[in-house]
Amino acid sequence: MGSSAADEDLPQVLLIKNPPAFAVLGEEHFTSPKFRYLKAFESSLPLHDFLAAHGGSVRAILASLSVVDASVLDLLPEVRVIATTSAGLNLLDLPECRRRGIKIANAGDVYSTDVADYAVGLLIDVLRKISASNRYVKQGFWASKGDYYPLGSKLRGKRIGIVGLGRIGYQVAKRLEAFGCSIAYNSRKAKPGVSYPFYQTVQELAAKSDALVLCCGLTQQTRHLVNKEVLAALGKEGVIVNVARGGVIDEKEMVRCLMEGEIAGAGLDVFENEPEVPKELMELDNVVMSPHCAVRTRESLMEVGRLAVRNLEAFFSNEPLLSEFEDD
Ligand SMILES: O=CC(=O)O
Repeated sequence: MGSSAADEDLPQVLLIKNPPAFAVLGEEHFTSPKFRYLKAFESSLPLHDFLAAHGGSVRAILASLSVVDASVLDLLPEVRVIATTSAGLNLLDLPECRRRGIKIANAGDVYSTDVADYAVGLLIDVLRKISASNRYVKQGFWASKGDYYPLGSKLRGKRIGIVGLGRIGYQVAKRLEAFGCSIAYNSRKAKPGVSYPFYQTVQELAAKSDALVLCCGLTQQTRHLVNKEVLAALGKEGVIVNVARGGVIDEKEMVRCLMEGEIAGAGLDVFENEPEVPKELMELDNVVMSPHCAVRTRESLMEVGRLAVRNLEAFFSNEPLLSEFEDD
């Protein structure tokens, strides 16, 4: 698997998928003298068969949007750390990791500003119809049909409800404050030292918001948090932006609301069954979509890949992880 004889003694770090950072920027940026990679994705064997054959001495996983559950961990008895290049940890079975004493290091703060920029971009696009105008010009309609007539809606003065005021949510709030919006939020609990109004439920927040920006993790508690009642509370003029996980919204209900004009629009970077996207959304000019790429910039990929490597090096040197995820 591309390793020299001298490498053979190094501890093995499993790659289930090829991390985007490696695929885009080149694996050579992410090698280490302290460990070597075992690449499951290069094998033609199904993952579990591969792990049954090769997983016995693997000590760590470098995960990137891959499922790590009990059935995977059962085949990796020596694994004690997972360094993931994701901010969201919904694909890792956290209780199972805790039970087995497996530490987790995640992307920490690496993506926060990029995702926040992107969320603001989606919101402005939906409100001001940038993508729709772009299509209009590129399809040659300006000359044939005249000026683009549907009016957008002003960002300044909008009431923004942030769902999940963690690192990313906070960056979104700061940016939109600078645009002249007012901010309120819902989180598991009110954040000490934060002056934005806190709402106990997303439904109350939605009722007081012109746009909801979803920035929370996907957990059992947040699955379908944005449901029929929340969408009704957001109302006909309301906009949803989702840079969290598709499962945070009841997608079928959102599609119905968008088609029937029960909410005004949506900016969506994530979907419940991605890469599948509800086909009804393809036709809607008030919906802006992207393929789960809010986190990705050249810089963030480089930084997150290097962070994962440094976390693994810290682990193999018996030093504290740099971005250890503490499950509370
Ligand atoms: O959405 C991407 C991530 O969680 O890293």
